[in-house]
Amino acid sequence: MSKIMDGKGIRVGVLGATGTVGQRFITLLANHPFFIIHALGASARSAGKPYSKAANWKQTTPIPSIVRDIIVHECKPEHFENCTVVFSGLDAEVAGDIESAFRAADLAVFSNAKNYRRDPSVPLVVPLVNASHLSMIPQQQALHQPPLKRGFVLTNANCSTTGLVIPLHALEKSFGPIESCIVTTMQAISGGGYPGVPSLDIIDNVVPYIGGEEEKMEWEVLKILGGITQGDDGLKTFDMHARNPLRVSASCNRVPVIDGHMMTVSVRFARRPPPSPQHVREALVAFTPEAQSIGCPSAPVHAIFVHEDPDRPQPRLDRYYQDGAGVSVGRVRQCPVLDIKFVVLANNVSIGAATSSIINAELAISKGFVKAPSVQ
Ligand SMILES: NC(=O)C1=CN([C@@H]2O[C@H](COP(=O)(O)OP(=O)(O)OC[C@H]3O[C@@H](n4cnc5c(N)ncnc54)[C@H](OP(=O)(O)O)[C@@H]3O)[C@@H](O)[C@H]2O)C=CC1
Ligand SMILES: N[C@@H](CC(=O)OP(=O)(O)O)C(=O)O
Repeated sequence: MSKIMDGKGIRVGVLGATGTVGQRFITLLANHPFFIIHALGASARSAGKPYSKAANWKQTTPIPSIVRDIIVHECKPEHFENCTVVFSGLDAEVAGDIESAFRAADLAVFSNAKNYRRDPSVPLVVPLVNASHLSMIPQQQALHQPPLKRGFVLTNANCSTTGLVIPLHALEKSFGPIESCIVTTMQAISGGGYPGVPSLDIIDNVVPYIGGEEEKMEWEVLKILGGITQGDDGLKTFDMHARNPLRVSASCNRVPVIDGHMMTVSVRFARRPPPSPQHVREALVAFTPEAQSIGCPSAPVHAIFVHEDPDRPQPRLDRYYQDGAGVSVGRVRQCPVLDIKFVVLANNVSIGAATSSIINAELAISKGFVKAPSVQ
């Protein structure tokens, strides 16, 4: 990483730069120690306009001066040819074809969209959990026709999945496999992008349905918490937690909160006897992800904060813990049906989206899958 800090930096593009996640990317990348924002992409509606005119800016900090006058392009690789990396906050309706075109143009694509999460050669990485899955990148590059030298797609997870798997992984590290998990979410409006759910549907209300969300959570957790196995033919596959079968049941609800997905979680461990609530608290506090120990600059200093007050975490008070990069847990207690239950809060736009992608790119640099111009 020191070579990057020696001055050259890595030129990056942002696809879907005008959207909710795209704006968070811009805010986080504007002062990043490795990355230099070089090109911005969005739809034909935005193309040709300076970023400050194309984006309906909704962040609490002003538009960074370095992007104000950048002309937004359509998301075609020829407009990004001097970039090494693109971060994608594209609408899933269009992300599939666009991200695959950028990969074919030999760019490293870090995506928030759901399109490639189930692809058997694409790592689905929550950077505080399964950084080891980046090892699938060379196989993805080799299987591509024609084989790629630098290009790949790496996705991060659904924002609710992300908040859930961080404490689940911390618990599995300390206490072995989790056998079953029941989770009920209270998801913020910003999860649906801008303008999102109409105000008349969400103010003074709770909507007990988010299309496709429960299936995504139940499936993504298995890929993320599973390992990678290598067959006799040398090919690697994601094992979907198959060695230690895990059942997940998710119920997803939209609530009138702007940012921050909260969820109540109950778990049963495979090993008996299960840990006590106090042991669980201690394991969550002590959890140190690889991204933190190897010094990824966007990784939270503390991944999980455990509240002792019985009425925390709360979205309004806790969603910016570690600038939105850490998660907050509270109300750790015995569950009379499973073993342990607790509450989690994760910032859906930060660790649930843009922050995860950026830490994933930092991990890819540290593992040699993305090279700075000075070492290419
Ligand atoms: N919001 C969240 O909390 C999370 C979102 N995600 C995922 O991240 C992605 C972005 O979400 P979000 O920012 O909320 O969505 P938004 O609707 O706010 O933004 C969508 C972006 O996609 C661009 N876009 C739309 N159509 C096209 C097109 N035809 N060609 C090129 N660009 C296009 C838009 O550009 P324009 O302004 O020109 O229309 C805009 O920049 C989605 O896939 C979403 O599922 C994942 C985790 C969390
Ligand atoms: N569906 C999530 C956000 C999202 O975009 O998820 P995904 O990237 O899995 O489609 C929410 O509404 O809160």
